[in-house]
Amino acid sequence: MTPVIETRSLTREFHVRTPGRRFGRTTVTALSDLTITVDAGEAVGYIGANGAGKSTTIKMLTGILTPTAGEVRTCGLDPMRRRRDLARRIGVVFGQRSQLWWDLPLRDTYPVLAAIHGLPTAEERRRTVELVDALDLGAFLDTPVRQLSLGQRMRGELAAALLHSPELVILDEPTIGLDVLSKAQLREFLRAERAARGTTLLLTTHDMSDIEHLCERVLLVDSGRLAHDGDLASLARTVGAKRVLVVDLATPHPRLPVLTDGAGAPLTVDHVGSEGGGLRHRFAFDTARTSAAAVLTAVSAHAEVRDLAIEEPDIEDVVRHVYSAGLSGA
Ligand SMILES: Nc1ncnc2c1ncn2[C@@H]1O[C@H](COP(=O)(O)OP(=O)(O)OP(=O)(O)O)[C@@H](O)[C@H]1O
Repeated sequence: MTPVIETRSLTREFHVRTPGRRFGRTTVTALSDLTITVDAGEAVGYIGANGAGKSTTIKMLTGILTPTAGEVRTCGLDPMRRRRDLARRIGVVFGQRSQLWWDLPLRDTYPVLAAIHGLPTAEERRRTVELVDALDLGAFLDTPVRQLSLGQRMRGELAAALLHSPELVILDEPTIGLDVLSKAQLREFLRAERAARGTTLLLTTHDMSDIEHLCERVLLVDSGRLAHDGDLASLARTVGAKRVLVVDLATPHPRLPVLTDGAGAPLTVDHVGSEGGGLRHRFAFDTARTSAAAVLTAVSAHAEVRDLAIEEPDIEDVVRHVYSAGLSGA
């Protein structure tokens, strides 16, 4: 089957004026050598720090921007040459930019969009009913878009982008600024849509819980380069995020000696703190180098352990780590 997204060595440079120099030009490489394949039905999170190259990628996938080098195919089409055909097969939602007509109510918006996409009237009506129901738009269908709350408008945007039942939906920060309930509604809708139609999703977001709820695969772009392609758990491993073993002791031990393995060699583990005068201790460790069992055995050699828990790396921390430190620690 043809992949829904396929890029090969995709690169985009911009030539910008050098600040303070009248004729100087600097080349900014927004995206460098991106080679990815996304198959039909996948839900992929595309993440990276501000300026990493996410929007540039989306613009090339949708035919808004020409690549400087490399190749891109979206739904099997060259996005620049077949932009119109492509528009019938993809839906794009920008959290920070509305695609709706400000003065029109949603009820009048959808027929216009359906006409642009060449949807037959019966199909437009059927799909509108389905989307109004799934996104709970009924109460504000007749309100001009400019009077809608952000959450209402985003639901309206989503319906607009999905009216023609696209096979690929690209969402650029779709939950930005939304309250918890609206976020949950949006995610639930996208999950149901995907389950019902096998829609492919490409999602950029700074909200890792969007990724946790919606995507099984994460692409991380760092300074224009692909730095990770895998699931969230392996992203944590890539950046060396640590698990934490929390142990509660039977009696307080304000100070514990250096933890060692059975042969007396120090374990690669960080004692990251204690509470309750030494009743509870936390140890961070890299699963690639130490196991929770080894840490527990080492602690038990010095004190009676009454209870324990393992804290998995928080994905927000993982990404913050990536963003603040780059991937030099990977
Ligand atoms: N039209 C342009 N002209 C010059 N430089 C640009 C242009 N568009 C993007 N860039 C530069 O390319 C790099 C990547 O930008 P891009 O907008 O793709 O990043 P992003 O990951 O989408 O960031 P954000 O999360 O802030 O939207 C940045 O250094 C940006 O300044």
